[in-house]
Amino acid sequence: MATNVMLQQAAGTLQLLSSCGIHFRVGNNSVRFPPKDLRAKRGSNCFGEKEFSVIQASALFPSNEESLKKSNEAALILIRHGESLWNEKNLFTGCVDVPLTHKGAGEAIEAGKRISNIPVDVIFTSVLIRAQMTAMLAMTQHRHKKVPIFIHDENEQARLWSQIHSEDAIKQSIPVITAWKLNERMYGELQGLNKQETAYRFGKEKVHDWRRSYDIPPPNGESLEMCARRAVAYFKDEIEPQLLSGKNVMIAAHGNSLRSIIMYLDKLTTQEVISLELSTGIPMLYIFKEGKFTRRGSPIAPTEAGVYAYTTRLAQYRQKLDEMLH
Ligand SMILES: O=C(O)[C@@H](CO)OP(=O)(O)O
Repeated sequence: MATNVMLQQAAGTLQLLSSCGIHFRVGNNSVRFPPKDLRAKRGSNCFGEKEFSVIQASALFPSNEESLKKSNEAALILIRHGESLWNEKNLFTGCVDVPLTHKGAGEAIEAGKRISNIPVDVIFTSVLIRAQMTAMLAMTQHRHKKVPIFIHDENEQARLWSQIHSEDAIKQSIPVITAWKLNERMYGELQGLNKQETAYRFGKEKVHDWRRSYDIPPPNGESLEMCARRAVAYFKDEIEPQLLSGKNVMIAAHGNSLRSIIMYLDKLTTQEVISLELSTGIPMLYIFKEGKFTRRGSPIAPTEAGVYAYTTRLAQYRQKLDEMLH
């Protein structure tokens, strides 16, 4: 039966099936997008009222979790977004959705070059455009040329209308999952204020405490501790299971959500994390193996041989890319 006729006949049941995260058929093939391990769940966003969706990776948690923990290894890339227009103007940005500058776009492209031989199976970004631009610009440099595709599961129609009906196209794509929990810390009443002027107005020390203490929030905003609570919870619930199942992950996020995640990965104390500064647009590589994270620093260039010696899977991937492209 022709695929389109079959799909028309199936239209009545399609909505129900896809809402349950159940696959449907194209020709003789069974197709699902988002993939099984990336099903949606709902909640409320950081602004309180609007509904949002995050991806329930924990549905994937296999029963033989312990053995997977031992056998699987995966790469984890963290990238703070490139310079934004408000970084350039030295304004507190927080959850204000500001795009990259020309320089920031260049930083993202450079970051992409540095990781262009490292496998990426799933991308997580915040809901803010500067992180999303960074991830997408970086991926333009990836040698595999898979297509990053944003998952839209904010409602049933979005889910249905963004279905992909080709197994091949799905195979050649990388799901991009957006989550407000990866957003920059919410800077409250400082958002939009100039950092220098704020220091003059309220005193250098107070502003330093707002910016770099662990548990002192800026007026009506989030402390690093509050930001860490939601960012690390998201990492543990949604990202770690992906790594555990052997998926290579890229996270494009923000100074403070990434400092929070690094605090968790590197087991930093609250004292250590407050002095951690992340540059814009620099990719950082971790290897997840036997349930542990090992920081491998920032690859300097795609040709840096040492990077591919970290795990056999990385070396094999690199070799496969070379064979494929030569
Ligand atoms: O303004 C912000 O949102 C952040 C990051 O740019 O500033 P800070 O350096 O104080 O963490």
